Amino acid sequence: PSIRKFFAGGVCRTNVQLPGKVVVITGANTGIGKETARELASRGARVYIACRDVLKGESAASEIRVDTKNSQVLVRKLDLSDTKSIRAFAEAFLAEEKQLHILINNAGVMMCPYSKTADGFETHLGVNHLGHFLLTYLLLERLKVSAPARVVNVSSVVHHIGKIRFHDLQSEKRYSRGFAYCHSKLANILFTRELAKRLQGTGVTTYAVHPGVVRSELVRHSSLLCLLWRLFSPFVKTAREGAQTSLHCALAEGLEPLSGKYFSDCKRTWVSPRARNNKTAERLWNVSCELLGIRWE
Ligand SMILES: NC(=O)C1=CN([C@@H]2O[C@H](COP(=O)(O)OP(=O)(O)OC[C@H]3O[C@@H](n4cnc5c(N)ncnc54)[C@H](OP(=O)(O)O)[C@@H]3O)[C@@H](O)[C@H]2O)C=CC1
Ligand SMILES: CC1=C(/C=C/C(C)=C/C=C/C(C)=C/C=O)C(C)(C)CCC1
Repeated sequence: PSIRKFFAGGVCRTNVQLPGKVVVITGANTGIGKETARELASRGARVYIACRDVLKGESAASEIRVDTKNSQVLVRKLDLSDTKSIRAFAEAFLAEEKQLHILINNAGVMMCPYSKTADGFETHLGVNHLGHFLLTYLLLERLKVSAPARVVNVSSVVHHIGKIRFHDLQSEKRYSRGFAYCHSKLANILFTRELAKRLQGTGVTTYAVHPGVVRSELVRHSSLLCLLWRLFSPFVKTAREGAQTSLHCALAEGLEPLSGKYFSDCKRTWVSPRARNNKTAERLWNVSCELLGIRWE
């Protein structure tokens, strides 16, 4: 049990309750997102599960409603691989809710065979980075009017081996499904860094997270990782354990001075030198705006 406790990692210890607060979590029908949603619902928030498969979302939501006795767990369609779907989600949400206190950009894909999103972006870049970039842009005014508000971006320790390959962002010249994931997770951290800079003084803060190595459906495209996860299961976190750092960044008091930083096991952690490069962060921001056809000053 003590070895298990060691591998379970940090625990979010705040008692903050969330009556009247509104939360959006992407990819919360399963894995880390679902457990994050469960905990936020148990603290009384109205939680929007934003997912691409509404049936899967409804099944998670009904389980969470029963478990937490919170009927305010709602499911909305959001496919991050299609900017039309992201815009439709945001439009409907903005019409429905006057406030948004916590946005958790959690959804992700890993190691998919080469494919492109509806808008022609390489899938890891398109879903993990650009999709969340656009979603945040579309919801930002609502976060600002609800301040203090937070944006949590779920990244990964594998950002350490990621690179932003500006000369081949869509991996058309060279594609490695493992590295494509790492690049997109580095993009999550650079986005968080630049967003924090631009949000100074607004009352909206943002954090990047490594959840740990967690048992979930993320490894679905790699039979090797599926096997490794099973073999080493005592050392792999449960989804509930994996949700702790996202919860810490969404809830812990006094975190505002650390906006833009990266957390693991509920503590601030060092990022790779590439993830600290302000020029890369700014360039990625500008290129992302160009690709998405938005103006975000
Ligand atoms: N598990 C781990 O060890 C680690 C995970 N992470 C990160 O944690 C986050 C959560 O992953 P985890 O819970 O492990 O993985 P899961 O695969 O269990 O969950 C990922 C979620 O993202 C959703 N998703 C995938 N593509 C899209 C899309 N196009 N539009 C909307 N939603 C989508 C999935 O939906 P659906 O169910 O329909 O496929 C699912 O709900 C990810 O960002 C991942 O990169 C980081 C480090 C380690
Ligand atoms: C070496 C090793 C492991 C493998 C770790 C790996 C392969 C981590 C991959 C992390 C990922 C995919 C992060 C996603 O963002 C285990 C199984 C923990 C058990 C202990 C030894």
